Amino acid sequence: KFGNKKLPNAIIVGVKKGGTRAVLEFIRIHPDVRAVGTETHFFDRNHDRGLDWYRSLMPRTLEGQISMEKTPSYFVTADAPRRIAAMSRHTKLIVVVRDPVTRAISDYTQTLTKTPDLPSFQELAFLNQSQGLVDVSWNAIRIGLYALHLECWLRHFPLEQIHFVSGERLITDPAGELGRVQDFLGLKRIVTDKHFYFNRTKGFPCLKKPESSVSPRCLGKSKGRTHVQIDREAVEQLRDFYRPHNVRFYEMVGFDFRWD
Ligand SMILES: Nc1ncnc2c1ncn2[C@@H]1O[C@H](COP(=O)(O)OS(=O)(=O)O)[C@@H](OP(=O)(O)O)[C@H]1O
Repeated sequence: KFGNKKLPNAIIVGVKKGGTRAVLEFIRIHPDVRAVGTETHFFDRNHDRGLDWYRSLMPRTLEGQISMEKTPSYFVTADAPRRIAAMSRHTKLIVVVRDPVTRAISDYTQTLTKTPDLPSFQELAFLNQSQGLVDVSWNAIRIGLYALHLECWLRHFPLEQIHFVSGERLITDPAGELGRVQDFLGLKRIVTDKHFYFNRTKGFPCLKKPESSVSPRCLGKSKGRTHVQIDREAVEQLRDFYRPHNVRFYEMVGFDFRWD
């Protein structure tokens, strides 16, 4: 076999339901990128297994190729920033962010497919809905507090080493978002609009042809689910709840994601 296994140069660290699979599958068609297909969960659940175990999961790379993995739970794991910095403080980090309200509903919709007898979204999201009191301890809500989590990362990494992908623009303009990801990774812009087409049946952008045997044309059924309908009142209350957090996040990263 050609090439060596090396620790990742770049990691997609989050966020859950942000569009992390799409970014990994799209960037890995680049000839200078090799990626792990599965989520390794090394910096949260499997850290005890050690760096040699982690390295063994990596794809073989030739000189000049970068290796990547994605595990969306890292973004909300308190120990992950320190652990990744201890591996290499030069690791490039990618965070795919999405409107936290839509993200929470997407997250809940996914949990519901695994556990159908779940309380309603509103029961879980609010401690007291008439008072608009949100339960920040519920994971689907907590994950969307991006500014809070980013603070932990900024204690270990400079902002320039973290690239934020808009989960919304990833759907409306995948080539544009992938262009910026390639710039951030120091790669030639090889993945372009020529690689994508909008699949009307799927309702999402897909790859025109399988560039490699591992990449599907469209992402699987678990990507792009029909969301559970949540009443407008609850959605508005959650928008009000997240607004100040979102504004703080925009200020931290210097970009307005327009989740209003
Ligand atoms: N091209 C394309 N095809 C399909 N799906 C796309 C695409 N681009 C972004 N998305 C959005 O990705 C959402 C799933 O995000 P993740 O892959 O990060 O989910 S996970 O955390 O790994 O489970 C998924 O969320 P849901 O729509 O809620 O299912 C999609 O909206």
